[in-house]
Order: sequence, then C-alpha cells, then structure tokens
Amino acid sequence: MVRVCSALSESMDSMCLLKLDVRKKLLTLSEAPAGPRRRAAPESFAFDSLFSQDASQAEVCSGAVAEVIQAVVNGADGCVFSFGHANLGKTYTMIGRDCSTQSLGVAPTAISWLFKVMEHRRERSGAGFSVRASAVEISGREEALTDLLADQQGAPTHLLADPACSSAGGQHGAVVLREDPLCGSQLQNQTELRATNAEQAAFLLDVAVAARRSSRSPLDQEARRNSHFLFTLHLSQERKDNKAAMRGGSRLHLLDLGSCETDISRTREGGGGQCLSLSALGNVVLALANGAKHVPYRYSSPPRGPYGVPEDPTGTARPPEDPTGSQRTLQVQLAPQRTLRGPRGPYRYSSPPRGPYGVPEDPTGAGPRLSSSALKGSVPLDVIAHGGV
Ligand SMILES: Nc1ncnc2c1ncn2[C@@H]1O[C@H](COP(=O)(O)OP(=O)(O)OP(=O)(O)O)[C@@H](O)[C@H]1O
Repeated sequence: MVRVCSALSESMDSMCLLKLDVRKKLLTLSEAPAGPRRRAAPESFAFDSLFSQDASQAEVCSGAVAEVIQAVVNGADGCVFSFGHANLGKTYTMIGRDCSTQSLGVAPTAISWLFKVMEHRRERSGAGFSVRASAVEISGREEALTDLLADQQGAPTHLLADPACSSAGGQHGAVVLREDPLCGSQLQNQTELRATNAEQAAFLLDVAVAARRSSRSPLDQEARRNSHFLFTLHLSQERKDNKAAMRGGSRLHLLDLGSCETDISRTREGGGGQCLSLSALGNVVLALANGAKHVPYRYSSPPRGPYGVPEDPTGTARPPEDPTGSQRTLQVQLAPQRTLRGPRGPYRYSSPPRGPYGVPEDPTGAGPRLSSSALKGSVPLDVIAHGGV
C-alpha cells in the first residue's frame, strides 16, 4: 500500500508528476521534463491500497492492520512496516503522535485491535492467549543492536510484575543475531515482557519508543535516519479442538525502518554515514516480498546485513524457508510529503487523554473488521513499488 504525503498538494510540480486514482488503486508517474529530450510515457502502478494526501491517519491505520491482525490471531506471523525516503512521515505513520487519538499510528492501533480480536476469539471459541512484547533497535553504520526493553527502570512494578523470561531462557546477555539452520536468522536474547492487556502492551511500546536512540537525540537527523525500530508482539495460543489441547505461537512485527539516507551537508564535512542505502534496503525488501531465492544481504556492511542478518560471503543466501506458508507481510510505502514538526515526548501512548497507560482507541470507532477472507487466514502479500518521486 502507498500513502502519499501532504506536500504534494502544495507543490503543483509534484502533482503534475503524480496522479492518483484512489478508486482503481492506480498510481501514475510521469517523468519530469528535462531539456529537449522526449519524455518517456507515464507509468502506472497498481497497489492493494492507495491513500491520498488527504487520507486521515485513522484510515491508513485501519487499512494497514485489520487483516494482518486477523492472520496473527489465526496463527500466522504478520508484519507491518513503513519504507521510504527521509522525512516522509514513516515514523508518523507507524508510531504517530499522542496529541489526539486521531493521530495515533499503526503500532498503537495494532495493539488495541489485537487485544480486541483476541478477546472476541476467547469469547467465541474459548481460546486462551498470552502475549509478550520485545523491542530492538538497529542503528548506525555498524548496525548495532539495542534491546529497548532491557532497562525497565521506569516501568511501574505492578504492570511488569510478571515479566516473562527472555527468549534465551532468562539469562540476559546482549541481544544477538544468530543463523539458525531451521528458522533462518533469529534475534536472540532480547527481553520479552508479558503484557496481559492492551494498556500494558501500549506501555511497553512507550518504553521502547522513548529508549530509541533517535528519541534520545531528536535533533540528530542522522541518528533518526539510520535507525530501524522493531517492535514485536509474541502470541501464544491454546485452544481445545475435539477435546485435544492445541498450542501454537505467532508474532506480529511492527517495524519503523529508517530511510538510511545520509545528510549531504554532514557528508561534505566528512561526517556521518549511513547503515544501508535506501535502494539496497529496497532490493532486500523486494526480494523477500517476491519470495526470491536470492536475497541480496551482501550489500550490507560486514558482518551483518539489514536487520543484522549475517552476510553471506557466497552471495547465495536464501530467505528462511517458511514450511507452513504462514508468514504474512503488509508494507506501507510513502511518497514525499511536506515536513511538519511536532512535539515528541517519552511515554506518549500512555499519556492522557487516554489516562495513565491507557489503551490507544480504535481510531475509526468501528472496531476490528472481521472479514471472512481474513478469518480464513488469507492475507494478501503486498508487493512494494520501489522508490518515490
Ligand atoms: N500526515 C502527516 N500529518 C502531520 N504531520 C506529519 C505527517 N507526516 C509526517 N508528519 C510530520 O513530519 C515530520 C517528519 O515525519 P517523520 O519523522 O515521521 O518522517 P520519517 O519518514 O520517519 O523521517 P526519517 O526518515 O528521518 O526517520 C514529523 O514531525 C511528523 O510529525
């Protein structure tokens, strides 16, 4: 899906180059006139969803999360991420602002809807769920991994009274990325904390966002651009089928990818550096989305690729196999928009007006959609159109 940014409405030039047919979900790009050369014919791209610059945050969020949430509750892994150039509003789309419920982003909306759908499932089929949250940041040229929930000093103890152990079995080392012969590349040792309700999960999102390097130094453009934020909700599910107890697990990944663009002025002065170029990241994303046999991890700086994936020196690495076919990805791409500045503060999803550690509300007021296709677990894999204008 594509969200077009609001700058385009202000710039007639941009609007001439980009035409949207929201009903047909078609985006047409024309080439900018460059000297006497003949212009190439406009090219059209079809998407599963297209949001114009006038679309509200609530519309984008409900479009992004509904089916993925259903898939995750049905036992599949799901992922929503934003991808695009710097300052287009990726973080705004994924995380949002806390000034009103209407400006909450995909992640707090997904948390709210996930717990509502689980409750619905619990009432309907008696299924039991438990949820743990983890959060990791990958930052800088060296792609350093930071466990954003490792230090929960600020967390009220009654909320975190029952912290689950880490995935490594309770012994905390630094978060690392390991190659697993069966499951592919796996993050290990990240803190996983139990969230028994949406308020607790929203609180953990707050903690993670506040601990992010880019939040700690909001004026450092480069820190912001070279930061990938990975927030994951791990679901364990138990239900009785014909009197036999069935257990299963699934994950909902909510990613705010950095643009990885270098601040040109800083580079001229000899400073700065990007972790991975946007187009290299785009190639990795495209390869994964298309199920390509070869994923170009090798573009990444040693020793790890995007998301810390170990480099494949032979260049023949394959994406981790998904024998169940149960992984679902929904992507959000953004076209350029006007830059607006807004306040950024810690713990914003647990702040009023929703009350202390309040649940972000369903921004549409319509509640989760229980579409029949989603209930069957059929979620489309949206293919990303690479680049912007
Ligand atoms: N649709 C929107 N409505 C209002 N404000 C917006 C919108 N999109 C972005 N903004 C504002 O524009 C600024 C830049 O957005 P944001 O930080 O989300 O961009 P980004 O793509 O994540 O940038 P970077 O690549 O540097 O991380 C922020 O202040 C954000 O609040």
